[in-house]
Amino acid sequence: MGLIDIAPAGVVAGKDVYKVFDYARQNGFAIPAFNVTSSSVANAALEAARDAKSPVILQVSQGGAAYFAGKGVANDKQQASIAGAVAAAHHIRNIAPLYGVPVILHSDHCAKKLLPWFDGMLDADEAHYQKTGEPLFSSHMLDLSEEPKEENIETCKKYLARMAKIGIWLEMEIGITGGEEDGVNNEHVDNASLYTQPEDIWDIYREFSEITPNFSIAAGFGNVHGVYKPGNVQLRPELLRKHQDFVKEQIKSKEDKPVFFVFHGGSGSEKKDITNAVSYGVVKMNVDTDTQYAYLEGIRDFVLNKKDYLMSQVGNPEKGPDAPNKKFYDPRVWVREGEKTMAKRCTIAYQDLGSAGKL
Ligand SMILES: O=C(CO)COP(=O)(O)O
Ligand SMILES: O=C[C@H](O)COP(=O)(O)O
Ligand SMILES: [Zn+2]
Ligand SMILES: [Zn+2]
Repeated sequence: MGLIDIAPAGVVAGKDVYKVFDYARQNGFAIPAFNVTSSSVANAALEAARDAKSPVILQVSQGGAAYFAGKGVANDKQQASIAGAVAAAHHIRNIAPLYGVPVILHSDHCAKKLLPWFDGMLDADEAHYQKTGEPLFSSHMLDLSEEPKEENIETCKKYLARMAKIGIWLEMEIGITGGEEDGVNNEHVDNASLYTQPEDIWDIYREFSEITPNFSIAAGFGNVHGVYKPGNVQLRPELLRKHQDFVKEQIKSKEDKPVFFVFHGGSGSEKKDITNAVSYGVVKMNVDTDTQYAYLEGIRDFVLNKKDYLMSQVGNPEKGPDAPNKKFYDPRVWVREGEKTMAKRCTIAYQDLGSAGKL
C-alpha cells in the first residue's frame, strides 16, 4: 500500500492533510515544500513530483504571493499578497490532479505585521469551504517567533480555533530562523534563540492539542534561510529528538514521535543533517534558495549558449542574416530550460527526504 491509496491526487484538505503527514512520519520520510512565485515555478515542482512518484508541498510567501498578482500592483493593505495567494491556489488546485500526486497547498511565514494577509487568505478559505466543503488552502504558517512565547501561543490558538472548523492545518514557528525571511534580516540574532527548548515545544503541543491534532512546529535547531559558505551554519537536529522525548514522557505516548516538525532553510543543508532531522520527526522541509538558483541555471545557460540567436529577432550565425529567431526567444523555449533545471533540484530533494517512490 502506498500514499496514493490513502490520500487522493491533487490538492488535499481536511483529514487528508493529517493522513499525508502521518504517513510520512510512520514511513520515515519528509515532504519537500517549494516556494512558488509563478505558475511556471509551480509546474516545475509538480512535474518533478510526478516523475519521482512523490507527494509535494507548494507554498507561497507573502512576497511571492504579491509577485503572483504582479509586481506592479499596490500592496499597502496586502491586497496583492491576498489576491496573488488566491490566484496561485486556484491555479494549483486546477492543474494538480493532472500530475497524479497528493499536493499540500500552503502559505509560508506570516509575521505579526502581516496578519492582514493571513486574515485575507482565511476569508478566501472560508468562502471556498461554503461553496465546496473544502478550504482553499490545505495549511498556513503563522510565524510569531519574534513575539513573546505566550503571545505567540495565544495568537496561534485563536487562529487555530477558526481554522479547525474548516479543517486547515497550522504550522507555527518557535525559535528564530536566521538569515533573511520576507525582507526581515535575522542575520544577527543571538545564537540561543536559534535553538528551541523542549519546554517550549511541550507548552505548544499541550495547548494546541486541546483544539486539534492538525498542527506542526517549525522549531529552531540552528536553521538559517539562504545558502552560505560551508561551515557557517551549525544545525543540531538531535535537539528534535530531545523535544520528542520530552513530549512523549509528558503524555505517556506510545507514539515514538508525537510532534510533527518542520525544517526551515533546507537549501544548502548537508545530507546527514537532513537524514537525522527526518529520523527525529521532521515531516516537511522548506527549499527555496536552491530552487531559485536552479531555475536560473537553465535560463542562464540557454541565454549564454544561444547569445547569437537572441541579439535580434532576425539573423543568426547558423542560418544566415534572414533567418527568424522566434524559436529561440519564445518564452516557452527559454523559460522551459529553467523549469527543467529546477525540476532536477526538486528531484534531489525528493530523494534526500525519502519521499521519492512513496506513492
Ligand atoms: O525556509 C524556507 C522558506 O520558509 C526556505 O529556506 P531556504 O531558502 O534556505 O531553502
Ligand atoms: O522565508 C523564506 C522564503 O525563502 C521566502 O522568501 P521570500 O520572502 O523572499 O519570498
Ligand atoms: Zn521566522
Ligand atoms: Zn522559512
